[in-house]
Amino acid sequence: MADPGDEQRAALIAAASLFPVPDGATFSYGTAGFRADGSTMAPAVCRAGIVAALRSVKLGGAAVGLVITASHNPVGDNGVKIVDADGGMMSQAWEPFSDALANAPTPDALLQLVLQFAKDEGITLGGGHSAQVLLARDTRPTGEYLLDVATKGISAIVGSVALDMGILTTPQLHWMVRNKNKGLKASEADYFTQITESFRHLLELTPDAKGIDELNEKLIVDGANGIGGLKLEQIKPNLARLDILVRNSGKEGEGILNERCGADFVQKEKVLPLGFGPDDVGVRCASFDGDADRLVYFHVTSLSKTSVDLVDGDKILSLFVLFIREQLDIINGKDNKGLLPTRFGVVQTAYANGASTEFLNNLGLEVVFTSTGVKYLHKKALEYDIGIYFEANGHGTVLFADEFVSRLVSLTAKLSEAAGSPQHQAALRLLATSQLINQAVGDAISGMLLVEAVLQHKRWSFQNWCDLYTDLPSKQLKVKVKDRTTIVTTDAERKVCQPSGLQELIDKEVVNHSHGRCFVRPSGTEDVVRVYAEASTVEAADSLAKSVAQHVERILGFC
Ligand SMILES: CC(=O)N[C@H]1[C@@H](OP(=O)(O)O)O[C@H](CO)[C@@H](O)[C@@H]1O
Ligand SMILES: [Mg+2]
Repeated sequence: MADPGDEQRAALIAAASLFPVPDGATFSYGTAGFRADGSTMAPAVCRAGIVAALRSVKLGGAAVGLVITASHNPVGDNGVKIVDADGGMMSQAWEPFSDALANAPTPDALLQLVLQFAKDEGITLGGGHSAQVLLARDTRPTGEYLLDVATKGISAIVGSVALDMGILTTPQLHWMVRNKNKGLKASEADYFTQITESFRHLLELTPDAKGIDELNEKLIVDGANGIGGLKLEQIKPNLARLDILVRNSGKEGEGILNERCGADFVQKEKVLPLGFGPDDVGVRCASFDGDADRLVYFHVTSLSKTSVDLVDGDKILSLFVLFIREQLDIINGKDNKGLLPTRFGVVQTAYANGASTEFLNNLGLEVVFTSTGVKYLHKKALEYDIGIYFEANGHGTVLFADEFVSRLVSLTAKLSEAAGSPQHQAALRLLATSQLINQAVGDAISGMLLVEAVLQHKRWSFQNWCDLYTDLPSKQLKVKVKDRTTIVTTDAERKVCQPSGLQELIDKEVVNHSHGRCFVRPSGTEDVVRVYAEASTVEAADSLAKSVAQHVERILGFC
């Protein structure tokens, strides 16, 4: 192997020595990077910095991102995630190496791993290359320290440059990396300009721009006491026809990050976040998670003090599907044979409520399923001209293929001869949508603006949206077992293949429940097995989940 030189060897040994891996620690680059208690994260973060820099070298010096966040997890946790040069999640092919590096027991073991990997991947080390890593963090107290640790990891690859982009939402960093590598404007100000301008443009294209009543303009946003609320406060003055009030805004003293608030809490518990109450009955409310890559909507119901009418990722997806389909139908006619034939794909996971999948199927759309985790959904959605994906928890986006956008731009130019025609307007709406919705990853702020634009376009109340279909009652449970990895799944995680016999037990429980559906899988972010059950009543969903959880406990060993 080409010798990387003494300076490179020494730099790797020095970085690894600064943050030794404690005995017995096992980091795993799960569904969303490495996550753990923030105070224990330094070794994994430093090593993720090394991986990010190596990735940039491998990609010929293209910008790669590294974000310090633990999303919706408690404030004491933290995590690290690498953003690939296209703005998406790091290539899965690099995950085994990332795991091995994070767990390398000694500085020398780490050095050997890097040298071997560089050789296998054809990466030339030693400084004769360029590498750049854009860094960001959320508002967690351990963030600043861990960002510094990541910088040390990056610097351990000689010749690499670390650029601190500041405190950002996760999707902002993904957007910046993507734009930078495409040679587009990539600053935070550019991000804000793009989303506020395209939102304004979409509103101008609503069929009847007049007469939106006050209630429709009013929106209360639960910022999870994280970064999303702070950023939203910044752009609020530039958002026409929306009267936004941010609660749990992330401002000093308002509350604790993700504690009894935020999209994960609202979606899983189906109760009001802190700071919301009976005075909000009838007002449209939205909730972000701690790093603002998830979005759900809700209504405070008048019947109970705490429960909510929830609009989750599935219903956000359904709203976007209706809007995009409407524009495509205007341009192409129902047979999709018109001016812009379009392959439109919808991607969900097993957690999507069965009622949403049925709704989409009834629209004549084919729904494709992938494993849990944005990296899988995103990859699938990229296969279409317009690919839309959402996790039920509110993470998702709409992807427009570059080649499709080029066709759309040409068509729009052609149609401008008949400016104002329904087809021209529909093409402009699609173009503005592709500008508004984040093309790199799910983004609560831009997703929320698209929801707001579509509701205004359709002149829909929250209730109209809610009534698209009725969610089947569902229940999620977590089971702590000795070793969750003994569960192996197939068919986009909807069936268990190991341990043998477990799937048969699940099947037996399912047939005993009307509209029953149930699956189990090991979590990629927590040391638990997740059980999901759906049935025609709340009681049946609860009982199905409970029975299956008991089987899991018995077979895998409760701990
Ligand atoms: C049921 C559920 O909500 N799972 C979440 C959760 O993954 P698990 O692998 O289930 O722990 O965190 C992921 C990262 O945020 C997210 O992509 C996923 O949807
Ligand atoms: Mg998140």
